[in-house]
Amino acid sequence: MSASYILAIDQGTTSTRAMIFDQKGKIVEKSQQEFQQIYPKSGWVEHDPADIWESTKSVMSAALQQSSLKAENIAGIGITNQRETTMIWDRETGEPVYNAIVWQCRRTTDICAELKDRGLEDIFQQKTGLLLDPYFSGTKVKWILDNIEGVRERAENGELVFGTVDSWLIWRLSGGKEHVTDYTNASRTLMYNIHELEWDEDLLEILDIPASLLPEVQESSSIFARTSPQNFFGYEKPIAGIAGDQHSATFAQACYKKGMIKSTYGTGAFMLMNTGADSYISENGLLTTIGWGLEGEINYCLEGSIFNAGSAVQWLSDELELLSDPADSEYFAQKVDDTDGVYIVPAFTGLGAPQWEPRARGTVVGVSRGTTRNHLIRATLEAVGYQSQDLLEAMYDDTGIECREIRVDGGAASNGFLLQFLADIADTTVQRPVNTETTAAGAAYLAGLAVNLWSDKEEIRGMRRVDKEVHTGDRSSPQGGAYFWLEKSYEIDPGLG
Ligand SMILES: Nc1ncnc2c1ncn2[C@@H]1O[C@H](COP(=O)(O)OP(=O)(O)O)[C@@H](O)[C@H]1O
Ligand SMILES: O=P(O)(O)OC[C@H](O)CO
Repeated sequence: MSASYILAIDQGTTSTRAMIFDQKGKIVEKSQQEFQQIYPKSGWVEHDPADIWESTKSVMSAALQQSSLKAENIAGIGITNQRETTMIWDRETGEPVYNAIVWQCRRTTDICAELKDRGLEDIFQQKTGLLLDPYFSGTKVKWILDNIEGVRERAENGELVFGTVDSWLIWRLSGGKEHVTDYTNASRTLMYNIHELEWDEDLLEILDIPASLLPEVQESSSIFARTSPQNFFGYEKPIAGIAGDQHSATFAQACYKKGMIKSTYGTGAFMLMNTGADSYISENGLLTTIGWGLEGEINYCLEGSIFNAGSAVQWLSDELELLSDPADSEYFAQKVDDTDGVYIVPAFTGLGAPQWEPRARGTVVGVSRGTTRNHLIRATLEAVGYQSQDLLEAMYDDTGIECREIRVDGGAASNGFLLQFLADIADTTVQRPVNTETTAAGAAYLAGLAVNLWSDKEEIRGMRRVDKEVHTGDRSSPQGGAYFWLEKSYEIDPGLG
């Protein structure tokens, strides 16, 4: 068997996955492992960098073992990752100086407020396309330098390096040889000038971050490193595709033309519109980000980031115990004709786009004596739709481009009610692909292009298959035999234990 497969690593917020893609773009094997979430204080979120690396090794090994393939059959490796999550480690030993500070972590709210009070948001937005929110890496790096003993001194001596999760994994896979990232991940750090394509000295000075910490930045589809044989089953294989998870999904959804939109509904929801060579600076709370860098060209996107989407359905199930499985929300939401005036804003960890209010918290309004579980479930799903509609309106206002179609993916995109509600309020077509593992697919495609497994974007576009298309005004009907048993199980077990 020749080396004609791509191994994609999808290092997400709650789990790490490895998938092996064949030359037709089909997933032939996958493995997934969850890892520990660390919440040291209210609003703080961390990961152990060792967990990130160990879970990556374990899923790579499991995926290869379960398939009939060996590492020698792998033509290239693609990595896609939770973005913004920040790590600093020793350049020689690889020892992290602190846990990874996760994108959701709100600990730098005061640093951001202080920078805003000094009138600095505009310069950050103009240069990086981002806003002063704890979400992004820059203030997290500053926090580590300012708060962990001895770290600033070591950083100034050039002993330490900073990286997002992709850099950490490349560093580990290459046996500590390469300290590198790609345009998409760099564009989420608050330190990278997305127009000049370089780390920005003015911003580094404002944040008081030494430039020696920063990785080299490359095109998303290019050879970043070779694996060291000790860390990749005895082989030196090219790590050839890197992109942040939302950028990767946009690439896999073949949103290659200006105006095309994809929206991923997982824990949060992330909507990206391709804006081609134009880097619109939003007046409506959207982010400007690099979609990918390919063949010498930069493709920009406008992004709306919603911090809580599928997690709100998870909340109904885990905390309120109104559902035993988030998937059942589709059925119960349709048992009522509307929410009877109930609205939910699931701002559990503040609000992202377009409001950017880190101190906001969730609300439920309009509850009456007649409000039932079904109204609350429906209002939660509708909230995801309303948040998406806010982003579409902001995108229209910034670009003048009307949305004709939204390409959706992510766990909650399997919810037919949600897709129909979105199609109705946004007055647009909603399309879901057969392969909803779009984040991993994007990284696989970027790597495959770099090692000449595929020739160009046209070939990638041809591999995408549509599973479901929903139009404004369509009516899905979930009632039927299959749902009788669902209803019964909730009657028998109202405690949903
Ligand atoms: N059928 C469904 N309806 C609504 N929400 C769902 C459904 N299936 C999964 N979810 C939600 O989607 C999220 C999981 O999706 P996933 O794409 O795996 O997320 P992530 O990659 O962010 O961990 C969970 O928050 C879950 O509540
Ligand atoms: O790991 P996910 O799928 O929750 O995605 C996280 C995003 O990249 C955060 O910006």
